[in-house]
Amino acid sequence: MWTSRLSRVSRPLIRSIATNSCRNKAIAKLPGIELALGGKLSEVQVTYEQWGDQTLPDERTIMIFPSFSHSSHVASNLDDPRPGWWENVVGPGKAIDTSVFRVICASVLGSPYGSTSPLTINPDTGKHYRASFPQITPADMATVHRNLLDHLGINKVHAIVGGSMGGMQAVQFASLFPDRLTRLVALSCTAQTTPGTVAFRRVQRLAILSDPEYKDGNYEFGVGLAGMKVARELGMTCYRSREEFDTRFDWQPSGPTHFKELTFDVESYMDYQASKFARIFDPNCYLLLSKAMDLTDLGRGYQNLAEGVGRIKAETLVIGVKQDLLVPLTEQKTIVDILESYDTPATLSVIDSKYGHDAMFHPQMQSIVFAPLVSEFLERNLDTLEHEQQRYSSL
Ligand SMILES: N[C@@H](CCO)C(=O)O
Repeated sequence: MWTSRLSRVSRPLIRSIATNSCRNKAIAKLPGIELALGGKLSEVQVTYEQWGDQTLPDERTIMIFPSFSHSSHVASNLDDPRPGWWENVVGPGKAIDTSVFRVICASVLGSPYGSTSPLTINPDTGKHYRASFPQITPADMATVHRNLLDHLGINKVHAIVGGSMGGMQAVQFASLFPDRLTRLVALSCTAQTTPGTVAFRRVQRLAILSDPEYKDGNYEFGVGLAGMKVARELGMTCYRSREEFDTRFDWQPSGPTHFKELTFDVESYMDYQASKFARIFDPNCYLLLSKAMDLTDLGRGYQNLAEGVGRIKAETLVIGVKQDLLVPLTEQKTIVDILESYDTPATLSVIDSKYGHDAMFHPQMQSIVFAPLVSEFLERNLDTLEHEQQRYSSL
């Protein structure tokens, strides 16, 4: 089994620190924000989770930003022992080592997991925001993450890490608040969404908007809309690759010989996964976040994209997947090219994986491919770490 470099160094000495845990889950009431596209949210709250020793200093803190459909639950913890969405990357002795680092992950603004979103009561009207929620962008999400750091009294973290929509927030955070982080890890993301990606997401949104049960956003909460299921199925076709579908499923269909009932394996799989998703993910949140990703643009407010990306000062690792249909590798390369033109240390790691855009979430890919890359980058040149481990172990 793979172990990080640090796991071979004094690991037992610091194990005791990780058990010195306060509560893992909490809610923070944060200041309201002015939104990048205009308008404001007068009140903002976030739900967040923490792992590791909460008394570790800023330079030993890592913040992880969730992707589109993920909550703050990046890994299991005492408050919530269910496996998280990056369970094989985050934890004691893992790539993002919670025996060494304090790790924080907050549910994203606009997502249906307890942070301010269309599911929240609008303080101005006393009613749920629903479809009236103002359009946000990854810049607004990044501002809320910064406000959470302020709330926690953390100035400059060791690293910000995010994949897919988490990566869009991460690069945006690093551009808006360059002095608040030392390292940046951005996976399968973009600094400026391109029309080809908007096209994929448009048809997903249309599936929801054209469902009569959507009712302009006034649907009954908790009832899975058929349109949501179609949206997720459409999403799945670009989160994976042809190669995965073709190697994973039998071709032979089964069932009565009628177009409504004759079913291929791949159809049963998509039906099951998307039905599950449609029951738990709120449609207005889906529409809001989907459009927010399309609005990713680090050039907004600057002369051009390069100027916005060039504001990033953190040493950067960008990881992209060759087979990514949704956010092509060229967009990760653009980030690195711009950073290099500004003499900011940046590396592009290219992964070859039939799991495409979602490769970073695949359990085996997490352990075998992403964990070593992320760990090596986060721990590189931390010369004083062993010394500091001794210091913290004696607390
Ligand atoms: N499949 C991932 C990435 C989507 O952009 C998610 O649902 O969060």
